[in-house]
Amino acid sequence: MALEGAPIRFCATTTCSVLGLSRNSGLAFNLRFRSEKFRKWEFCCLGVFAKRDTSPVEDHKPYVPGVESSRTIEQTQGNESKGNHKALNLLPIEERFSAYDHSSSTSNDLKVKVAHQGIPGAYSEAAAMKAFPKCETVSCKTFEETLKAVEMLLVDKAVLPIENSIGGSIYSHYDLLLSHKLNIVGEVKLQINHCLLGLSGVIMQEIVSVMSHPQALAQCDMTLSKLGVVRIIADNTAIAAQKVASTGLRDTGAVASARAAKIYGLDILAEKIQDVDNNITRFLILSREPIIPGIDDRPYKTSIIFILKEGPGVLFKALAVFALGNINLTKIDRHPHNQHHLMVDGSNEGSINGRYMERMFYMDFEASMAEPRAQQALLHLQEFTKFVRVLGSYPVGTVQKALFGSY
Ligand SMILES: O=C(O)C(=O)C[C@]1(C(=O)O)C=C[C@@H](O)C=C1
Repeated sequence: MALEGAPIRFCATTTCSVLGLSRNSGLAFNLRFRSEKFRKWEFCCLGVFAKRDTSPVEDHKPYVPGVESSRTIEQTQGNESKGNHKALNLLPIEERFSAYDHSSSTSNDLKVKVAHQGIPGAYSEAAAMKAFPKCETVSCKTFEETLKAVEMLLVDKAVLPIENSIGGSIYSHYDLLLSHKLNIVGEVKLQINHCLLGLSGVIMQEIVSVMSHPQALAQCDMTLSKLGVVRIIADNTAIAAQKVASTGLRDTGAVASARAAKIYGLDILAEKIQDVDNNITRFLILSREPIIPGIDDRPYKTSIIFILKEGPGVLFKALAVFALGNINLTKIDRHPHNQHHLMVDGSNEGSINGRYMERMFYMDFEASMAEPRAQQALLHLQEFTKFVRVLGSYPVGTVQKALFGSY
C-alpha cells in the first residue's frame, strides 16, 4: 500500500506506539490508513488526533436538531415517566455539555447518556439499557442523529443496530460508521421477541394491516404473509405501537416489543411472531474515544473496514494475513455495490465511488489492537488494500435477554 510519506516510518511509529507505551499513557491503537488514492492518512490516539494531510479535512459541522427531531420530541413528551428516558431537546443545557467523562465506563454509571433511535419501548432503547443499566436514554428520530448527538457532546454514547440473525448486515449503518469519526466501544446482542400488538379488546382476525420498522417486518415476513396483512413502514417498532394507540384504528396492528405494549397500553395478540425463534440483533456502542483493550481478562474483538486492491486472489491473500496471525474471524461481509458515493470521514476528498464499493469489506476478528498479532496482521493487510479503517476494539458481547418482559 502506498502511504503518503515514508511507509517504513509509519509502520515503525504504529508498532512502537502500540507496544511501547503503558495503557495509561494514551497509547494509540485506532489506526486509519488511507492510500495515495485518497491523498491522506490518519493516526488516531486516545483523544489526540494526529493527521498528516495534503488536503483540507472538513471538521464536523455543528449539529442543530431540526424539524425532524422536534417531531420525535413531540412524540415522546408525556412518556418520560415511563422509562429512564429524556428527549434530546429537553435536556437542560448544562447537562448537555456535562464535563463528566464517561469514556471508560462499561456499566452502572448513573450519568451516562446514551442516544438511541426511536422512542421508549424501541429495541435500541433496550440495547442501551443492557449496555448501561442505569443510563439516561436519549431519543433521536434517526440513526444518524444518534451519532451526531455523540459528536456534538450532547450524549456520551450511541447504540446502532448493525446486523440481525435473520436479516443480515444493515449496510446503511456501516455507511454511517464510515461517514462519522466515532469508535466502537462495545456490542450488545439482544434476543428479539416480536409481538403483534393491537388496541385493547381487538382479536387477531380483525387486523388487516400491520405497522413496524422494515427490519422488524422482514423478521416476521412468513407470519405476516400467513395472516395476509398489509405491511406499513414506520420509523421504529415503538413508534408503530404508539401510532396504533393514538390513531385508535381497530384493524391496524403493530409489530413491537412487549414493553412497547405496556408503555402504549396495547394488547399482545401474539408473541414470538418472528420467523426464526432465535432472532438476535447485534447493536454497536459508539463513543467519541476508543477504549483501551486489555484492562481486564475479557476476550476482545476488532471491527475493520477495508477496500481490496484489484488483482487475482487478493481476497485470499488478505484473509491469509489473519490465518497467519492465528486470528479467528467472526464476520466478513462485502458491501452491496448498488449504493455509491460515500463520504469518508466527512471529507469530500476520497469519496468512494461504486467501483471501490464493490471491493469494500467489513470484518470482525477475535483480537484487540493492543495485541501484536493484530497490529502485525493489519500492517500486512495494507499490502492488499487501498484503504483500511479500524472501527474499534471492544469486549465480545454475549446474547442478552431483555431487562423487562419479553423483547
Ligand atoms: O425499531 C426498533 O425498535 C429498533 O430498535 C430498530 C431495529 C433495527 O433497526 O433492526 C432494532 C432491532 C430489531 O431488529 C428491529 C428493529
